[in-house]
Amino acid sequence: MEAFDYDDIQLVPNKGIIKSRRDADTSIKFGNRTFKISVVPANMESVIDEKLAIWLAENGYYYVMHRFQPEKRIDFIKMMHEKGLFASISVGIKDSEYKFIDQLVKENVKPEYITIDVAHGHSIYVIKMIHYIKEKLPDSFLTAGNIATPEAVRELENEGADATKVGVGPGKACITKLKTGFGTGGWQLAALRMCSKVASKPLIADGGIRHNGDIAKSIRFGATMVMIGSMLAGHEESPGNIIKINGKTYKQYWGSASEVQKGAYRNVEGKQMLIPYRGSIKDTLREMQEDLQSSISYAGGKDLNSIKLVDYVIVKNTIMDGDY
Ligand SMILES: NC(=O)C1=CN([C@@H]2O[C@H](COP(=O)(O)OP(=O)(O)OC[C@H]3O[C@@H](n4cnc5c(N)ncnc54)[C@H](OP(=O)(O)O)[C@@H]3O)[C@@H](O)[C@H]2O)C=CC1
Ligand SMILES: Nc1nc2c(ncn2[C@@H]2O[C@H](COP(=O)(O)O)[C@@H](O)[C@H]2O)c(=O)[nH]1
Repeated sequence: MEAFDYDDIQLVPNKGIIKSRRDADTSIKFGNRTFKISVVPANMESVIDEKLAIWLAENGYYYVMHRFQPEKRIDFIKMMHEKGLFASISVGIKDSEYKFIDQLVKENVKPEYITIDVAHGHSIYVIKMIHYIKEKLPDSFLTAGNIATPEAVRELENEGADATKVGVGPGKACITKLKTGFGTGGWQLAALRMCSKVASKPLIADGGIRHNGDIAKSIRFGATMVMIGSMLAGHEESPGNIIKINGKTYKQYWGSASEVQKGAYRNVEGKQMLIPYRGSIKDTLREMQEDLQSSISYAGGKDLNSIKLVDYVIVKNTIMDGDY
């Protein structure tokens, strides 16, 4: 098996066919909806809150609300529906989550998208939850994760997941690879490639995106959606306060398995860090879309499909020489 990551790869340009990058179509269908760009902010409490979820849904972006205020989820779904917006929530796999699904059914509150969000998604308990959700809420589009192997993709798809999310340990706030020795940290792109070879349903690449070009690389290696945490944190709209240190401005970014998130130092696999303040997320998302339009142009096509067909070379980290 060949191990490589985002910085080890360059995509090879093809003859361009569009007059302007504005003519490149970055839209992507995921579930029954079409979104502006194949990027979704991570379902982390330091990345998304209700206000940002509303803005994203109103403006044609896919979003996944985090699951760390579980008692607010029903009202969140109702609120989104009252505004005529789609509802996209996360669930875990503990016993209380089965009661939550029952409550949704009882109150006839049906989210359009559900993401099962646990660290080790290739698990009999995730499969049990897939079965339960598909039985109780068959019309909700169900993503299951996170996973790292083709075996996991095949199994979760066969058990009923409508999409799977790939990435165990490549995140910026992640310490899983250090604490457990496991994961796709350092070879996330190769793991995505392996998973995409067997996937018959959409894949979300999750974690490890450090440059806008990594979005195109994820698409080349099989992603339909790309989940991004650290690069979409630190914005005006991001949860948390602005922090000033020595005249510089930051916001906090913390892992969902960090002590900060858990409120206790138990099974900690994440850390907290400061992210330089970046202004509005609207500008960052616009730039991601513009860069993806350029990628489509270099791919020699008009839409995201063209990126999937390009050649690539493995350059083993040399593309970053002089860039740091
Ligand atoms: N993408 C990634 O690489 C990672 C992401 N995360 C994120 O952190 C958050 C918390 O995740 P998670 O700890 O799964 O959520 P939960 O605390 O909800 O744990 C999930 C359930 O699975 C059990 N479990 C069994 N084995 C494992 C294992 N190896 N790792 C984790 N749980 C296990 C847990 O029990 P018990 O606690 O008793 O073991 C618990 O009942 C999520 O948002 C997740 O996405 C966390 C780590 C890695
Ligand atoms: N191992 C851990 N992974 C985590 C934790 N919190 C979130 N995550 C994962 O990271 C991505 C975001 O990655 P980034 O490189 O874009 O910052 C996120 O979607 C989760 O899958 C954690 O505490 N530990």
